Amino acid sequence: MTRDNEANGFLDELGAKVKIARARRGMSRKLVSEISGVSPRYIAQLENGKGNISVVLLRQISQAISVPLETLFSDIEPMTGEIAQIVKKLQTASPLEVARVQTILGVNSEEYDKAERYVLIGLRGAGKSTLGRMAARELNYPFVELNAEIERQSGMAVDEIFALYGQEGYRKLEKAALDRIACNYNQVVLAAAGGVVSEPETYDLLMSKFVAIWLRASPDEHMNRVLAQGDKRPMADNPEAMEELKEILTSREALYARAPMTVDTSDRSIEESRNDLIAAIRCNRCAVLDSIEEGGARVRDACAGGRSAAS
Ligand SMILES: Nc1ncnc2c1ncn2[C@@H]1O[C@H](COP(=O)(O)OP(=O)(O)O)[C@@H](O)[C@H]1O
Ligand SMILES: O=C(O)C1=C[C@@H](OP(=O)(O)O)[C@@H](O)[C@H](O)C1
Ligand SMILES: [Mg+2]
Repeated sequence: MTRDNEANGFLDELGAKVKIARARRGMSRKLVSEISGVSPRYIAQLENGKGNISVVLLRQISQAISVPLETLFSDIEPMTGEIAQIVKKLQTASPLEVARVQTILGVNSEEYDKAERYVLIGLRGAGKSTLGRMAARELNYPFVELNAEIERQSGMAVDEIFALYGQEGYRKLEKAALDRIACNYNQVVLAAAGGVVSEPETYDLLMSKFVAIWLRASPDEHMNRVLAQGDKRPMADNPEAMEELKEILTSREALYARAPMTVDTSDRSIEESRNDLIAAIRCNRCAVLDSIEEGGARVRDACAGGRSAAS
């Protein structure tokens, strides 16, 4: 095909798209001309593949017929008013709203797929292991400890992995373990390790395959809970331990805050936090799984005032 032929073919297609879109909107050339300020004669030329229209004039026409300019150049059918409006809305919709539309249209949705895979994140002593196990039992989901999975797969204890392969080696195994758990479980409550947020690729993977819940607590509570567990390491010969813990919490706060859900365990008993976590999971599950019906929105609204928050 020569360059001229190619150009003519392109103009023919462009003209046909404009013509179809205008017809679908039930607009005459005269009306489009009045709204766009482009003469009817020029619009006719364009529609017949004759006029090599300027970008600015084409934009005026696309606005007049409510068709996004870019769809006039793509292989997909030009979007008419209603579809264009829906697409525009979708571009600023929340993940839940997108999931709802995907469900209605029968398109696979990441949000829907992961609605029953929960991962608990937060600093040491947040309650990932304790509350995770309790919530999983109540919800009848399997409970998985990420570190246990890493140890099982590698045949080594976490301490050994750190000693032999360092932080980097551990992070690689951590990412692989996350991937495996996502593949193997449709339903799960997973307790991650505190530092899972530090490797961007791993954290992105976590976010895409699981619903993350940040278990929050104050620095004092983190420290006191870890000490109460009999772990003296944080304080051993280190008067700056508390300052360090605060620093880690501050530096990770923005990362943990990426989690779509938060359960604040500050000033709560274990029993209360357990119930908060279970309620948060139930709430999210209903909202996503019932997303086709209005029920999803109702459940979400009902949850909004609680101690746990889906942001
Ligand atoms: N409201 C609460 N929520 C969670 N854990 C609590 C709470 N209050 C006290 N704890 C205690 O804090 C500790 C949390 O430790 P753990 O579950 O091992 O945390 P992580 O796995 O996040 O490091 C447990 O010993 C638990 O009994
Ligand atoms: O991410 C990390 O670097 C680690 C955090 C700790 O997790 P917890 O927060 O569960 O104690 C522990 O598993 C291990 O030392 C590795
Ligand atoms: Mg733990």
